[in-house]
Amino acid sequence: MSPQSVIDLTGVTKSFGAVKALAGVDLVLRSGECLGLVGHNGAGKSTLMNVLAGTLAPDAGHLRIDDVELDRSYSVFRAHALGVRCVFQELSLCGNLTVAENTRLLHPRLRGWNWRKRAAALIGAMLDDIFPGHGIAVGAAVADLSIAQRQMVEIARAFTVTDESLRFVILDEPTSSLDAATAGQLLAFVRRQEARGVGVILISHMLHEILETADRVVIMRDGRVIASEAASAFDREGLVSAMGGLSHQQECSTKARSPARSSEIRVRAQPSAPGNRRELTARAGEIVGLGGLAAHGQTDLLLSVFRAAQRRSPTVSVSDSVALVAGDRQRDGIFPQWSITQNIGLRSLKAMRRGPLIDPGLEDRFAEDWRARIGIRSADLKDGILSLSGGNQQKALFARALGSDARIILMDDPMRGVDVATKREVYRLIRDEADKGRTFLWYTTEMEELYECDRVYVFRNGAITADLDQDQLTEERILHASF
Ligand SMILES: Nc1ncnc2c1ncn2[C@@H]1O[C@H](COP(=O)(O)OP(=O)(O)OP(=O)(O)O)[C@@H](O)[C@H]1O
Repeated sequence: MSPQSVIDLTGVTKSFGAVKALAGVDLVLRSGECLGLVGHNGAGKSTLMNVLAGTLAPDAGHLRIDDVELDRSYSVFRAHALGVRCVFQELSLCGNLTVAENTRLLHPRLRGWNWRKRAAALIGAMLDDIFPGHGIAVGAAVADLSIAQRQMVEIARAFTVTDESLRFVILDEPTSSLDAATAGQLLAFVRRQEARGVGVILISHMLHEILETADRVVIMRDGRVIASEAASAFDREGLVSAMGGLSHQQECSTKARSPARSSEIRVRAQPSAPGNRRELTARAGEIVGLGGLAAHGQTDLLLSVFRAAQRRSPTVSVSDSVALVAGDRQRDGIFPQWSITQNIGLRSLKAMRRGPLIDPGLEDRFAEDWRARIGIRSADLKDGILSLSGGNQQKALFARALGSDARIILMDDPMRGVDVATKREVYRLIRDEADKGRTFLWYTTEMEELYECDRVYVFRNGAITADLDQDQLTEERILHASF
């Protein structure tokens, strides 16, 4: 690979109706460099990456790769031929195809006799390289994989090579569904790729990942690049304040307080894994964390609680109404054909009824109120939910659950793609609601979020391996119980 390989974007603009997603962006990426791209939800990061990956045509501006000006015929195919790959935030695999077949979609060269076997070998080797011990069967249908496994396949597929070169890779929130250990494997791999001369754009709301991995950090705000500096010029606080996020006081004030424990038990649940000897309980006013490595039974437990609220279960008892913030936003959370307003109000239709019909005025006010409370960035709440950026869609799902009358809120790794400032607001909201008596069951892959909880159950292979009170909570204990 030529050491001078370079992507150069200048004056790129893109509007969606009245929304100016990109307002004249300049960006340079060199081979062998890892560029960290950060900014609030809706800043324009994904839109910019879609332009670079060939999935969106800009309204104006220039894209050059190695001094070759790319015109309006630039497309996904052209990007691929030039060695540009993208791992999209909203995963792009076909659920009805196997992991190997999905790999074939990216590589037309894998054809003829035995192509499935060759595709399986290609993706299998890449999964082994990036995520040793991944446990993913390459012959499995993608729809049967957990969201973390799908994210791993999507990432590994982007790095597979047949005849064309691999020069630049865009990773749009690649670790949002991965636990810390798996995210660490990926970031180590990214550094190895850099050393081989691949240029990487890493978008993440996990600022420590950016600071540990990127050489240079570019900050976007409201469709513009507002800073571009060596990563060494920032620490976490510097980065947060440059992003125009939250104040130091905001950062510090949301830590969990030990509540006076209520005697009212709302949830009792026994994981069904063989050998499990512990029971999970959650009381009124409690925030109960579910920790451990991804996909070790936490989501199954949340779903069993959700089902038990409707139907009696031998292993789970639930004494009040529940609402669920789904972890897999695309598959289980949003209604893609509906407006933002309809998506927010869905769990509260009873409260918005006038006679047999939904009162549109009440529905609008409900959505407006939550837009203001949780800062959903949208030109018009009547627009389709897919017009929101990923993080803002996630906020709409929060609004749906928190705005409902449910006394028990189940959250399945719910902060995927939510920016730092909004996360803090949501932590505060959760704590306030718990103080008013709501119960939260919160599965998270983020250590810092477990510290927001009053109590944490750690899961391994579907069983509970530790039950830690807030004052016993340390990273070491959680890791020890996770492995
Ligand atoms: N297809 C679309 N139709 C209408 N508006 C859109 C569309 N895609 C993006 N937008 C708007 O463009 C702006 C930038 O969105 P983008 O997804 O690029 O933000 P982002 O920085 O990637 O945010 P996040 O961190 O939440 O992923 C947002 O206001 C969003 O609502």
